[in-house]
Amino acid sequence: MSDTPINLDELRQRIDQLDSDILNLISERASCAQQVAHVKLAEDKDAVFYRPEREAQVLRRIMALNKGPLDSEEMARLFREIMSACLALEQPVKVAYLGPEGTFTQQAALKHFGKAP
Ligand SMILES: C=C(O[C@@H]1C=C(C(=O)O)C=C[C@H]1O)C(=O)O
Repeated sequence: MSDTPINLDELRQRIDQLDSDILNLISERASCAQQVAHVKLAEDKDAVFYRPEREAQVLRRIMALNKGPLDSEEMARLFREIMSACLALEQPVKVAYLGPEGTFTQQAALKHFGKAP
């Protein structure tokens, strides 16, 4: 145990401040992704927005940078959702899967592409 007394209110204030920072940073990242979409369209009117090799690179980097306490798989899962939401801003994504809802193929698709609409 640490010698410093833990003050619940102070910790929650710190969490609120961090949440505000995370919110602003995710919004800034999303704006960047929108700009990426404009650049892609300016370069090619049939631009491909979904770039799996780039997403894999982003996730590998995040996992390498991660120092915990969340493990790298968990951190990658969070970033996959952020990228999924950013990609959805560039262009709505349609993902097909086999079978009714709840199948392993649907779970695999959600794990790979994230849950953004
Ligand atoms: C932002 C881009 O577009 C998409 C979104 C990505 C992201 O949010 O990091 C990465 C690759 C693309 O699927 C990009 O190509 O860099």
